Amino acid sequence: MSTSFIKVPTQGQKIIPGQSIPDNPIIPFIEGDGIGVDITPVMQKVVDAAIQKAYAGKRKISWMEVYAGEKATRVYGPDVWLPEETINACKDYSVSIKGPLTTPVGGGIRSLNVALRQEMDLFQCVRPVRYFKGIPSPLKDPSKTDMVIFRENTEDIYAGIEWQAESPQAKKVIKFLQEEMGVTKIRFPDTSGIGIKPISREGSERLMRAAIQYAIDNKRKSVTIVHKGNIMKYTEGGFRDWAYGLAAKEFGGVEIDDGPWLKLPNGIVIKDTIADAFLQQILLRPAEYDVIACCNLNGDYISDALAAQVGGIGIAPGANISNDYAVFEATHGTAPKYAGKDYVNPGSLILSAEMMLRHMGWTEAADLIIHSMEAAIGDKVVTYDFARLMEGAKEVKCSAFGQAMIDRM
Ligand SMILES: NC(=O)C1=CN([C@@H]2O[C@H](COP(=O)(O)OP(=O)(O)OC[C@H]3O[C@@H](n4cnc5c(N)ncnc54)[C@H](OP(=O)(O)O)[C@@H]3O)[C@@H](O)[C@H]2O)C=CC1
Ligand SMILES: O=C(O)CCC(=O)C(=O)O
Ligand SMILES: [Mg+2]
Repeated sequence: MSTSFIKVPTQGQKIIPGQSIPDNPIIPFIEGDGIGVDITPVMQKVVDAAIQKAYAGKRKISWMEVYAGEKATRVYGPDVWLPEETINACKDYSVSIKGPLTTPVGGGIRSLNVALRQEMDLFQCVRPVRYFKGIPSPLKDPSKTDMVIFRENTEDIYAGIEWQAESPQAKKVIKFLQEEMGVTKIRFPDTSGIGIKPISREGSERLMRAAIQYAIDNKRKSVTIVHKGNIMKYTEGGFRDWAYGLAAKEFGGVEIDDGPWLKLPNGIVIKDTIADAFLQQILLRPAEYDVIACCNLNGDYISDALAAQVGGIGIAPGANISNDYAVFEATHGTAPKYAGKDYVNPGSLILSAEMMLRHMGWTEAADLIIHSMEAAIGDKVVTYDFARLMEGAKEVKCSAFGQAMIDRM
């Protein structure tokens, strides 16, 4: 029999998909590695204050800690990085939030973040990128950057199907490719590591469906499919073709001029851009881009690049969403050099929680979070990341930034 380390709060109810949200939901949270210990409690304090202010005690979150990453190894034992009961709790309680988790480079464990997304089939990674007035940015007019990234979250080279150079598995795959598939283009077969990039029609279509539906629901102007389909024709090129096909088939898109761009009956334009060109266009002509649909790896790069345009990954929120579950998390990682110093910007995780509140329909509390963040930044009360680029800023610690928000609710 496996041991449970999760303490279920004595008060509160489960959120059940398809049913109305209880006034006292139990929300599982993963503290996270590195700066997780700094930003997660600040996020909780700000969220609790916003809910108290908005609903005067009628609504309240009961937080339930679940474990992953280094903390899980301390609680469950040395090799348990992502306990089954954590995944089960995130499924069972439907809506959860997590701090960042470390993935070592090269060897060691595979990404726990990716594992959680795959295990829960959280196929949409939704990352809104918007500008808050007053934040320092490398752009002349950062307010023109207003995009929502829909990144496919379960496929691609990111799925982690790969073999180490010179391993028996890599040798076997290379032999198969050379002898049975007629591949002659592996430049150094004796010393190549090998990775596999699966991109499917189903995976591409469900991501594009979610992106278009979001554009419709939020009255956005366009959905841009970003891909490298000129080079990776059957994976990223497939993604592009299936995405266009879905827009035509399910949303009534018709070709503009001779295509391939489409227009939906409500005027939303479906277009595509090759990924390298996209990365310069977002700097030079950001106003031309709105909702972005992309594969997993490109979405990872695009997320941090776009975040930089509006002030950096200290203020870049996100959500991982399936048909039944949602796990909210910041775009950034564990920033290990700052861990435990009460130093970094908690804004990304707070804004991820704001997305969570909106997802739950608790819009008044979500609005309070946005307004109090705008007010704190407007007063130039900011963490180091903004303070180092702002004139006349009052630099505060991570927890003090949370308090500055609460003071302005
Ligand atoms: N979803 C997840 O859990 C993710 C996990 N990771 C993991 O995190 C680990 C570290 O990755 P790394 O590449 O260093 O990327 P990080 O995102 O952790 O940090 C990179 C830099 O971004 C800035 N930054 C990050 N978070 C904040 C914040 N809250 N406030 C202000 N600035 C911030 C810092 O910049 P500066 O140095 O200029 O101050 C930091 O050095 C890796 O193991 C990686 O796999 C990475 C991304 C996502
Ligand atoms: O899983 C990781 O460690 C990194 C993930 C990441 O960078 C992301 O999802 O943006
Ligand atoms: Mg990333």
